[in-house]
Amino acid sequence: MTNQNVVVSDGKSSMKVAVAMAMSNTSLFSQAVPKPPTWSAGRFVRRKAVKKLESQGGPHKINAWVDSMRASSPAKSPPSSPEHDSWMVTHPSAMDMFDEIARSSKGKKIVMFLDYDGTLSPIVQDPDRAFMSEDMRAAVKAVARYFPTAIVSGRGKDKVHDFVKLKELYYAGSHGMDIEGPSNGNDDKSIVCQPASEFLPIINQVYNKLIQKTKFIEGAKVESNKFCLSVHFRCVDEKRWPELAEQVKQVLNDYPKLKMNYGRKVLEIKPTIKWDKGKALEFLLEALGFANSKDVLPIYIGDDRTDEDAFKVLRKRKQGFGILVSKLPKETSAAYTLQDPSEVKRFLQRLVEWKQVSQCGYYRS
Ligand SMILES: O=P(O)(O)OC[C@H]1O[C@H](O[C@H]2O[C@H](CO)[C@@H](O)[C@H](O)[C@H]2O)[C@H](O)[C@@H](O)[C@@H]1O
Repeated sequence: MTNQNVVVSDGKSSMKVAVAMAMSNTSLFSQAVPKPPTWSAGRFVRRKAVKKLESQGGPHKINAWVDSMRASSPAKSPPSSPEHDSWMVTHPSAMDMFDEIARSSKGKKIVMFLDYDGTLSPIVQDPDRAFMSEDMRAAVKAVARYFPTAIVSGRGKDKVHDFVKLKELYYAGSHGMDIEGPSNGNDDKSIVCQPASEFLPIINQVYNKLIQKTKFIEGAKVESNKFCLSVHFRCVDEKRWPELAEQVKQVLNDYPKLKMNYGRKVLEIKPTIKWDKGKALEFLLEALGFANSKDVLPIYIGDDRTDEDAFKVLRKRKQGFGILVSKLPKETSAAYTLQDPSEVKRFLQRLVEWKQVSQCGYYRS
């Protein structure tokens, strides 16, 4: 077991929270970065991958990977179907349920948690161009004026901060493994939590290896999210998904301390620590003084499988609401749904209008 220090401070005082994590002390740092292959080496790597698949009973496993890659990126289907209609009965629109949400917040402090990609910004082909609109930024800014607000993202914290550009928020990057509170203006961050810092060297090694291994697969993109990595296949021809899966699998075989999940046309590689967006939500509630409080109503809005960990925490706490952003029926622990980022924006705007009216009797534009 390894003890990891998480520093929590409120700007005046600071305390150290020891987070015991189930990590063994075996060496994680013994991998050498391979030499960059040449073009012909790339063809060799590809042939070798296919050969390995053919000779070692690999296709079975790789087919399972590719099936999961497909399943995690379902094709668009028309929103109106019997399946969709019955799903909307069990997971109604958060807009339709707005009055219920407002009523539930009576005497409680709303704390807002927002995922980034697919929630505040639309899904686009190039992850570096997933910008949020100015209207959305204004809506988030307005929400943060009334309620503590956190962005909880798979992205690196600094990158998501660069996209959102609001200094008054809490940011939980790397799927919650890198948390920072709003700056008090003196370059002194009020909350810091980095439970996976020990993994940084191997994450960097694996990043370099994946860059080399995937550089001959057109459209593949490896993104460093500091404490985790993303291998994007949105722009890779589906015929080459097995090859990409094989390359990633080969690299990960040497790193049992890392795990992989399927996101939206992305393979997400993370340390095997017991930390996720749900833990980040709990950490932030605790840091805000709501650990065992009944006077808090957390609202978490997200579109991804990783957001399910946070929805589950809310269900378990019997507190607040998880809101899934999806047009398609999905298995989810969220209570309510919103269709897409533009509906998320309208929900946030409505929350601000409701708060203004309930506070001063009129809406301030
Ligand atoms: O937790 P999130 O903020 O939702 O981050 C999850 C991943 O989001 C990004 O990838 C996704 O959005 C891209 C831009 O729209 C899109 O091109 C990609 O296909 C999606 O998977 C981000 O780039 C990843 O690193 C995050 O893991």
